[in-house]
Amino acid sequence: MSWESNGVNVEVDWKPERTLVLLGRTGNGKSATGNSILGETKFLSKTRGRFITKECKLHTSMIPNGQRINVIDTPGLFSASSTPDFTIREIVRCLRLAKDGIDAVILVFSVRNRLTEEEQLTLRTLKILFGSQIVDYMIVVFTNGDAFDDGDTLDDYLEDCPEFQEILKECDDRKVLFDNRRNILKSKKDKQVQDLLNFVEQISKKNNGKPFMADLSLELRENEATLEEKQKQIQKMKGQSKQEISQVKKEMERTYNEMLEGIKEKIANQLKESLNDVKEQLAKAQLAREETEKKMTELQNLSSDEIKRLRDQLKNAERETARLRGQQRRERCSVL
Ligand SMILES: Nc1nc2c(ncn2[C@@H]2O[C@H](COP(=O)(O)OP(=O)(O)OP(=O)(O)O)[C@@H](O)[C@H]2O)c(=O)[nH]1
Repeated sequence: MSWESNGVNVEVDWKPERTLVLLGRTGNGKSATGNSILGETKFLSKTRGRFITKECKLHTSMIPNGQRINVIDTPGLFSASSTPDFTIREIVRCLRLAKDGIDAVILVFSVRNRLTEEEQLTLRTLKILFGSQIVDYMIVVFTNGDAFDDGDTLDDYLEDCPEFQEILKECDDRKVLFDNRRNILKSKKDKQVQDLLNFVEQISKKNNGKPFMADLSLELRENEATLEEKQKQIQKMKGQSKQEISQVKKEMERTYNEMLEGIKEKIANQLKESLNDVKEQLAKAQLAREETEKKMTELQNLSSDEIKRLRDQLKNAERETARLRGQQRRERCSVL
């Protein structure tokens, strides 16, 4: 953006408002990452049970370049301990908070925690729930960057953790390491946030400036717009009795609740589908593990049989050598 001021052309690197959603397992550092992005402590971020994030929340900050950043923090949505009702409620809440769409979905992992099988399948779940296009908007954040020994890099860490390969490949290798401690150098704080925001801009360019909008979001948005319109009409209603107005309000609420139930049902069905898919994948992984273990045992048995065979061969050879030596000795004696 540029404008004239006192005859001077002023250029400002203006960037539009962005909405980011943080997803990940409880304790991976979503709230802390949200605070790092916003540059201030807005989300509660503590290890203790009662501070665990229980519902989706949105906070906004104006970052130094004047850009408005909205961050939506979510509770651990796809863990085995979350009930479907809880997950559905929170997905609806999140979609309502991100009413103009999502500019980036940030998958948060911690370098201190091992990637669980469930986490490995998060992408599949998200694709089933929101469509495969969601991967075009994903960035992976690894928290607890301070856990690395001096000189170790994120690439060194990832070389030892091949289980992240698939996720990173799908996200076009968009990854950033975060150190969310408050007392770190400002230059380090700024750089990690800037690296993340650069990816957000890259994503926007790649998607022609269009934020991610799940079909469910569109449905929700359309219905909320109708609701707002109806509310305005009710406010303008004149000449009708209180009873009539209350009747119209009730009717409107009923229609809206029906719509919400419809959306929840759709999410429930997709969630069921993704749960079945996750179960199937986990069962396949278990089967593959069992087969590998069986093969390893077979190999071990095979090699111990092989060792026994070689030992027997060796013993036979030793016996044969002793027999030949004896024979030679006897022959020498008979010659003498
Ligand atoms: N040393 C260090 N600690 C971190 C970092 N990021 C997060 N933590 C700590 O990890 C703990 C969990 O972080 P949260 O931000 O609450 O994690 P969360 O994913 O939001 O967890 P829920 O709220 O339960 O969903 C907190 O004690 C944070 O202070 C980091 O980069 N370095």
